[in-house]
Amino acid sequence: MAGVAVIGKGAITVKLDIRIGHGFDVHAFAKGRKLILGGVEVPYEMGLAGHSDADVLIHALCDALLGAAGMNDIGHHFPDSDMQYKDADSTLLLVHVMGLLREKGWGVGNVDITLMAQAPKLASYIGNMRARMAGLLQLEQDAVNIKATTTEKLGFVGRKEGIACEAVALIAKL
Ligand SMILES: Nc1ccn([C@@H]2O[C@H](COP(=O)(O)O)[C@@H](O)[C@H]2O)c(=O)n1
Ligand SMILES: C[C@@]1(CO)OP(=O)(O)OP(=O)(O)OC[C@H]1O
Repeated sequence: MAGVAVIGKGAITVKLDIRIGHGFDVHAFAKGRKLILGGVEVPYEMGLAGHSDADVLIHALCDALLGAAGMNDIGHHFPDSDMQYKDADSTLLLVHVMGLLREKGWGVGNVDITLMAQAPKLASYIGNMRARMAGLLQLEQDAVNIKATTTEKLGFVGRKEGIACEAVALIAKL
């Protein structure tokens, strides 16, 4: 992608080989479902509703990666009308997204992810999520940051109706 750098009074065109992307996803809690976050099963009285396994962390991450590469979003690549993705393991969707980026010559620099959940307490599972995501992204664990926050009992997250997740990703041409 071409960009413009201003040096002194003139402007020169430079080639920008890094991009950022942002992803956001929400899934509602549902009884009788497993709670899967970042490819890790978290014990809780409810899971998340969705066409796939509803791994809200991976969905936000996929959207950040696709967004950085200018490649639409997760629903474009894996439509929720396609039975192929019914109860799909979202780690497989992430592997597919990584392949799409690689085909275009992109590698991932780092990702930073924030889970918004009033419950359950996630701190003790975040290390496993980081390890799982780092493995799939082929990154060191310090390049895969995952945080959790409540929303101080405010809004749908605060009422424990579901979990939201935001992710940002930096990608660079290999
Ligand atoms: N579902 C969650 C939410 C938060 N945490 C941890 O608690 C800390 C404080 O949360 P606040 O919402 O009060 O900022 C937060 O930094 C997380 O470490 C958690 O484990 N699980
Ligand atoms: C992941 C997909 C797969 O069909 O389904 P959902 O689990 O419903 O998740 P969503 O975040 O709504 O993204 C849409 C779909 O790509």
